[in-house]
Amino acid sequence: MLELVKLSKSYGGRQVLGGLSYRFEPGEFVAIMGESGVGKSTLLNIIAGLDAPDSGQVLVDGTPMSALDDDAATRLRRSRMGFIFQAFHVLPHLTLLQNVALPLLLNGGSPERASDMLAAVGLGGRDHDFPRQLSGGELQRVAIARALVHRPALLLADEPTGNLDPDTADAILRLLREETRASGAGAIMVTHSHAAAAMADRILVLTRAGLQQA
Ligand SMILES: Nc1ncnc2c1ncn2[C@@H]1O[C@H](COP(=O)(O)OP(=O)(O)OP(=O)(O)O)[C@@H](O)[C@H]1O
Repeated sequence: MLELVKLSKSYGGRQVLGGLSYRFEPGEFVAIMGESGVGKSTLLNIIAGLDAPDSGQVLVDGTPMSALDDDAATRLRRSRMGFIFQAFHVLPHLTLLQNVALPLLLNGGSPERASDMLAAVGLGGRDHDFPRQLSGGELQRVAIARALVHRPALLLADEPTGNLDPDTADAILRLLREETRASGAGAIMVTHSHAAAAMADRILVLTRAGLQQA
């Protein structure tokens, strides 16, 4: 469902992505690794629509995102994608349940699955807590529940287990795998963790030359 065509991006005259093209297979779980500063988060942000390329296209289901107006692009991302980004903060004035239910409500669905997802990330019984009552790792798990709750076709994750201890990280990675497999979803996970990357179907390394199979 996702194809990148000749993406280029520079910051202040310094090229980060130089004509990168790649076609992701539907339903595939891909890990992207690579040196610090090479442009992994930039690439993920462009796919997510949080940043715009200088040139090139992101095609979702064959449609160039740049051909959609803002509302249509937002609707498509909201319904088809799930995000686990450090910067995507959990909303402080909503309970955990309300936070996780948000993608369901925004897509016009019923919020029933939200409580199950909180339990699945190990936060059962804490539906009515507020984010300020949680540790960093627990907040990360709320973000993970929220990213999966509406069964997105594509999950985008930037260091999803960065704040978690090894056992919790392992459990969360298994959950990401199970959830994406059950719904036939694809996933793109940026990570420095070899343990996390090992559970992907494919490991790609981002270099100046583009995305290459590890
Ligand atoms: N908004 C921005 N303004 C200016 N430069 C930026 C911006 N975002 C990223 N960069 C630069 O682009 C380069 C790539 O950054 P990016 O965060 O994509 O790398 P990364 O591969 O994800 O790194 P890491 O593994 O350290 O997280 C870096 O040199 C960074 O300083």
